[in-house]
Amino acid sequence: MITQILGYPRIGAQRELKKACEAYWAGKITEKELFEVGSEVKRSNWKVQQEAGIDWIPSNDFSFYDQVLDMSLTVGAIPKRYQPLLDNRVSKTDLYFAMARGFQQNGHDIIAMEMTKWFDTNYHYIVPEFSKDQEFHLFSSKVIDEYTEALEKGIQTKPVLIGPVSYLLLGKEKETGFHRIELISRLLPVYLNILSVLKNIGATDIQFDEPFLALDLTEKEKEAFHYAYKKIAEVFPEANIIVTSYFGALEDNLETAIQLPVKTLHIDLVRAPEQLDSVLDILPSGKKLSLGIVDGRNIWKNHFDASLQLIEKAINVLGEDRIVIAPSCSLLHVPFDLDSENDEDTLPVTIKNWLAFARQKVKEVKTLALLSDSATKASYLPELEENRAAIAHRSSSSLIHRPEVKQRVSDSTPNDAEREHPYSIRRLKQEALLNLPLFPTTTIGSFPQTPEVRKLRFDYKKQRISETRYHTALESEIIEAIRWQEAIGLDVLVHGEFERNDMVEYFGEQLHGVAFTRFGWVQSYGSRGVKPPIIFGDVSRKAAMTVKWTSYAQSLTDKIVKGMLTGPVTILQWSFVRDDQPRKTTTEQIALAIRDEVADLEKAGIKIIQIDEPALREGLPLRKRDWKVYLDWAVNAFKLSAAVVQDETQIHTHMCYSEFNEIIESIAAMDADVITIETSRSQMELLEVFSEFKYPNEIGPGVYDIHSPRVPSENEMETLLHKAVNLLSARQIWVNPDCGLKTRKWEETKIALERMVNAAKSIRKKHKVEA
Ligand SMILES: Nc1nc2c(c(=O)[nH]1)N[C@@H](CNc1ccc(C(=O)N[C@@H](CCC(=O)N[C@@H](CCC(=O)N[C@@H](CCC(=O)O)C(=O)O)C(=O)O)C(=O)O)cc1)CN2
Ligand code: MET
Ligand SMILES: [Zn+2]
Repeated sequence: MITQILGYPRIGAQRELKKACEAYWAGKITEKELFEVGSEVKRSNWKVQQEAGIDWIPSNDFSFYDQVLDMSLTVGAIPKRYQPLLDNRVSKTDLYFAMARGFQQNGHDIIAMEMTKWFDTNYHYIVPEFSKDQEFHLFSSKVIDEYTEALEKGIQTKPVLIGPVSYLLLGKEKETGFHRIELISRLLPVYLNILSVLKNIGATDIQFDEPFLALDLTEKEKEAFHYAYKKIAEVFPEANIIVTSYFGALEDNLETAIQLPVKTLHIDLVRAPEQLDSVLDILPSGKKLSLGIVDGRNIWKNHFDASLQLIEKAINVLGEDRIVIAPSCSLLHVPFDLDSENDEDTLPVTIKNWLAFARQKVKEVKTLALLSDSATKASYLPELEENRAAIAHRSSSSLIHRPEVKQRVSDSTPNDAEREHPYSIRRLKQEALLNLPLFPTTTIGSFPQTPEVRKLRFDYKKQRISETRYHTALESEIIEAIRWQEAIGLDVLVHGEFERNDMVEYFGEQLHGVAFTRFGWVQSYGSRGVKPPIIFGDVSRKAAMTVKWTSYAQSLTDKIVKGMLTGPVTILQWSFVRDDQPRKTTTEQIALAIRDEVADLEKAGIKIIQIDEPALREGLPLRKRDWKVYLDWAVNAFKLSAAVVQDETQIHTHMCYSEFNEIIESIAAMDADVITIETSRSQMELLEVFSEFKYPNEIGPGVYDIHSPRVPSENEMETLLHKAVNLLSARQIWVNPDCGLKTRKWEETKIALERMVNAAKSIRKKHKVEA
C-alpha cells in the first residue's frame, strides 16, 4: 500500500528557521548562512519521512516565509511597486522578504503585500496581487531547486505546488474590470514550463494543492479546473499528478474533481468521512484515491480501528493498488515532535499518551498502511493493540470529566446571555459613569513585548528568578506604561499585557481541562509562531486570571483602566480542541470560565472590560450554508461570557484580520457596547457596512496599521477619522490603533500614539458644536 505526506512543518524542531530569518533581517547572518539553516531543516524533514518508509515524500513544502508567496515568485507575480528593487538588483531573497514585510531602507518606502488567513486556520498567507494585464513568467526556480537538492541527497521527492486554480483564487484583483480566474490561460504556461523541466530531471509524482475544491465554486471556476488539468495532462501524460482537496468535502465539486485527467485524487476523510461512499461510487477506473485519514489539523492519536474500517471499505471497491494512505492535509498546522515534550509539569505523560504531532503522524500513516495490507498486517498487531489501549484510556479517563462543569452548561439559560437592558439604556448609564470625551482614545491591550520582558518571563519559568522578583519587575513595567499613557493624554488606559506570553496560551495555562506544551510551536505567519493550548477536558477556571494585574494598574491612576480578556470563540479557535464533543459545547464551557473572570473584574472595580474575539470570523465554516448555525452559537458564547455585568459596566470587543461585510448582523447581535476593529489598511472601507447597517453601538475603527514599523502622520489619522465621521455619528466613534502593539517597538509606538491622541484632539475641536 502506498503512503504519502502532503507537507511537513518547516520551522525546525527548535524553531531554527525563525531564529535564522530574524537574524538575517537584522543583518546578523548572511544569505548563505540562512540557506544553510533552510537546507538542514529540509534534510532532516526528508530523513524523518524516508526512515518512516513514506513513498511519496514532498519537496517545495519548505518555505522561508510562506508557500503562497513562494508561488507568486515562482510565476513572477511581483507587484509593480517592487520594480525599484529589481532595478537596483537586490537579491531575490531580499525582494522576497520585501514583499512579505515591506521595505523601508535606502530611501525606499514600499509597503508589504497583504496577509490573510489560510482558510479556517490560524496560518496567514501573503495574498497574491493581480492586475488586469497581469503577466506571468518563471521567475524563481525554487520548486526545481528543491527537487534537485533532495535528489542529490539520494531522495526522490514529490514536488508540491499550489494548483493553478487555487493560486488564482487565493489572490486579489488590484483593479476593477476583470475576475482573477480569467487569468488562467496566461498563468498556465508557467506551470507547463515547470512541468517540462521536472519531467526532464526525473520527477514522476507531482502534487497540486487545490483546497478550493472543498469550497463553493462558480461554473467559471469549475471550467478553469477542467481547462488547466487537461493542459497539464497533455504536457506530462506519464506523470502521477496528484490533486489534493482538504479542509472539507468535495460535495457539488465531486464531478469536477473526479473528471480531472490526473492519476491521483486526494480527499479529506477527517473533516468529511461521509464523502468516501460517493467518491468510491464514481471514481473512474485507473485512478488512485488518496485517503486523508490522519488528522493534519489536530493532535489526537489516530483511532486506528475507525480508520482501518474506512480503508477496508475503499480496498473492497478499488483494491489495494489504487489506494494511498495520507494525512488529511499538510502537517504544517501541527507541532513538530511529541518526543520533545518530556516535562511532566508541562505535559503529563497520561495526556501525552493521547497525542501525535507531525513526526508521530508520519508513523501513523505508515502503520495504517501496514495494518491494511494483508501481507504485513500480522506483524503490526502489537501497534494496533497499543493504539486501542491509548484510545480506550483517553475516552474513559476521569481527567476529562467535571460533572459540575457539564451541569453548569446545561443549567445555563438564554437569559444568562442577555444584558439587563438594551444598549440605548446602557449607553446613558455608561456616559454618566465614565465621563469620557467625544472621540475617546484607547489602545487594544498589548504594549511592546521587548526582549527584556520576554527574558523576564523566561527566567521566571525556568525558576531563575523568584516570584516576588518577577512580580515586582512586571509591576514596574505596568507603572511605566500607566504613567506614559497618562502623560500623552490617552482616555482609557490598559495595563499592557506584559505578563502574557500569548493572548490564548496565557488563559489556557490557567484553566482546568487544558494542557500546554514546551515546544509545540506552530507557524502563524512568517517567523511568528504560537503554541496552541490543548483542550482535552471539561473547562473551568481555577482562580482569577487577570484581576491582580488589572487592579494593580487601576490602583495607579484616576483614569479608567480597561480589563483585557480573550473571548471564548478565540480561545477555542486558536487551541487544539477535543474531538469527543461538539465545538459548541466546549465553547460554552470556556464562555462560563470567562464570565467568571468578567464578574470578578467588575467586582474589583474595573469599569470597562474588553473581550477580544479576533478569531470569530476565521471560525466560519468554509461552506456558506453552514454559517448560520456556527454564528448563532459563537455569538451566543460571546454574550454568555459578557452579559454577567450590570448596565454601567462597558463591554468592549476587538476583531482584526477579517472581512466583516457578510457577518455584520452577527457582529451587531454580539451587542458589545464598543467594538474596536482593524480598518486602516482598507482606508475605512470596512466602515461602510457598519454605516449601511445603521450599527447602533460604538465603534473604534483602527486608525493606524500596527503590522508595519511605519509611523503614520497625525494628518493621515485625522483624515481617516473624518471619513469615519462621514459614515457614522460622532458620538459613536472611538480612536485607537488596528490591533495590539506587542510586535512593535516602543520607539514607533510612542510617536504613533502621541500623534493619534493629537488627531483625536483636533477632530474633537471640529465637532464640539455637534456634541
Ligand atoms: N495565538 C495567537 N494567534 C494569533 C495571534 C495571537 O496573538 N495569538 N495574533 C494574530 C497574528 N498571529 C501572531 C502569532 C504570534 C505572534 C508572536 O508574537 N509570536 C511570538 C511568540 C509569542 C510567545 O509565545 N512568546 C513566549 C515565548 C517566547 C520564547 O520564544 N521564548 C524562548 C526564550 C526567549 C528568551 O530566552 O528570552 C524559548 O522559550 O525558547 C513569551 O514571550 O513568553 C514569536 O513567534 O516570536 C504574533 C502574532 C492571529 N493569530
Ligand atoms: N488584546 C490583544 C492585544 O492587544 C488583542 C490582539 S488581537 C490579535 O494584543
Ligand atoms: Zn487584533
